[in-house]
Amino acid sequence: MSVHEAAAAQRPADPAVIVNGLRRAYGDRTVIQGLDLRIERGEFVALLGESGCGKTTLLRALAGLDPIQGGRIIVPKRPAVVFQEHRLLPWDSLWRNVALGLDGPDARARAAAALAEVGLGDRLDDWPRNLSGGQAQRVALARALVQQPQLLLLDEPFAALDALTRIRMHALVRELVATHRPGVLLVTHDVDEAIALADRILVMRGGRIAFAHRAHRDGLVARGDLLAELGVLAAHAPA
Ligand SMILES: Nc1ncnc2c1ncn2[C@@H]1O[C@H](COP(=O)(O)OP(=O)(O)OP(=O)(O)O)[C@@H](O)[C@H]1O
Repeated sequence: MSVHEAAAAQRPADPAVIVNGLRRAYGDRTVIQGLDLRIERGEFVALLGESGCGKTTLLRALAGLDPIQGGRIIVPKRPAVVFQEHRLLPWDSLWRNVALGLDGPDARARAAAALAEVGLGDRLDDWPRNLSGGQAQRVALARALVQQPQLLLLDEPFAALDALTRIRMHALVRELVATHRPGVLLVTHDVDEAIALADRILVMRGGRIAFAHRAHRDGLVARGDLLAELGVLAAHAPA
């Protein structure tokens, strides 16, 4: 048993999501078939796979945004989602965007605390149009975390950001996840992002999870395995 497996075995079971035998089809075209997945609270899972393999389809099903055609998805609480585009409402101030869906007299205070956590505590009454791409994604993260989700779904939230901003966002997300301890599923095309952030990296193929890798912090072994698994190494190998 590896060190990682031993740690996993000792961890009390506290699932953020359990998926059994999931099937998702668009009309007669089946995209996900017989998919099983379990993510614990506090666990950061990245999902890779070639374009069109069904990553976003899976994420949307987990979020409850789309119907499923078979199997079960068990979530203790409604998941929160951050998409590639921030999806802020342009006519609402930043705190109102974050407080969307919160009830009660403390909604502004809770939104303010969430914005402070992402480094925008001084911008409560500002507007989405005044934000950079990275700042807008920070607000989107605050809006997700203010719901205190047990499962946080991230659909390529950093893909449109420049490299430096992306690295800063990685650090922020790692910190937020360590504090709030939701289970996280990050859909990404970026192998290095997956290695930098995830405890466990999954590769999706043929409508299910084809390969799971527990991340090593040294990165090198995981990177080679992952690239081979994604077919990139074979494609680039000399003839
Ligand atoms: N609303 C839809 N109606 C019909 N087919 C769809 C719909 N959404 C996605 N698909 C199809 O389902 C398959 C999986 O799409 P999905 O967007 O989940 O892939 P992905 O792995 O997230 O791709 P990418 O990495 O390019 O974002 C694709 O073949 C796509 O064409």
